[in-house]
Amino acid sequence: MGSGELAQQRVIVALDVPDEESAIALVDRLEDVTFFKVGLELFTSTGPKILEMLKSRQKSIFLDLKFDDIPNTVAGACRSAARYGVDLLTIHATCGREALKAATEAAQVGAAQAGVKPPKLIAVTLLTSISARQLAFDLKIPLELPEYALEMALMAQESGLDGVVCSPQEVVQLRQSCGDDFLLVCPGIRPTWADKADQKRSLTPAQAIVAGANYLVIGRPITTAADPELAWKRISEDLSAIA
Ligand SMILES: O=C(O)c1cc(=O)[nH]c(=O)n1[C@@H]1O[C@H](COP(=O)(O)O)[C@@H](O)[C@H]1O
Repeated sequence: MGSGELAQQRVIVALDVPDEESAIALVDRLEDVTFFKVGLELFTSTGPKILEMLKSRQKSIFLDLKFDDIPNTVAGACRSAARYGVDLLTIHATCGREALKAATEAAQVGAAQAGVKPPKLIAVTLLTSISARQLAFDLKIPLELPEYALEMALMAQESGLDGVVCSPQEVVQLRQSCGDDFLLVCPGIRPTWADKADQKRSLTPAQAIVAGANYLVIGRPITTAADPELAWKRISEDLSAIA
């Protein structure tokens, strides 16, 4: 595989910026990046026009709005979001089984109504900013963290979702339990030279790919770097070394 190919196929750059102008500036600088994530900050600021900007540049889109509500409401949100024709869409597993099933069906309906390809619907198992200690002491979950993440992933799979968002540290276990066709999308990715900031359960890009992640979501190590193109290049080279 040529230099940079693995990164182009498997790395999603998180556009966590405050406005359209900053997003366009980054997308245009990072011309080798093929897949971008639009999350709560940018979508709340710009609305759907940011998706049109990315489509006009032939980019793949992960719309990360992390829906978390009652079944009727998440179903409506997924129906609406699926009409945008995005590639990936998120919901929190903690919505519960009934909401996850309703969301899955609604995403299909929304996409069919709009005549677009349905998004892959993926559930957040446990945010990568939560440590084992916080899970126990703040969230009062009486399970070991890997077990909790696995339970969330299995519920998502049984509810018909295409995959989950999980920490790279849980990928080996989830891959083993959920099989090869279940998408494992991993944020919390940190090259050795990058600041961990609020991420608690991280691995390097190469470690996450070797563990079996389908996609890596990387934001600040690239987007807040003094030279984002150089940061992307370093990550691409690290990944080429394992290809
Ligand atoms: O759903 C997500 O994408 C997500 C889930 C999760 O558990 N942890 C997590 O960091 N994310 C997102 O992944 C991105 C990580 O960004 P950086 O920490 O800057 O690399 C952010 O946009 C988060 O919103």
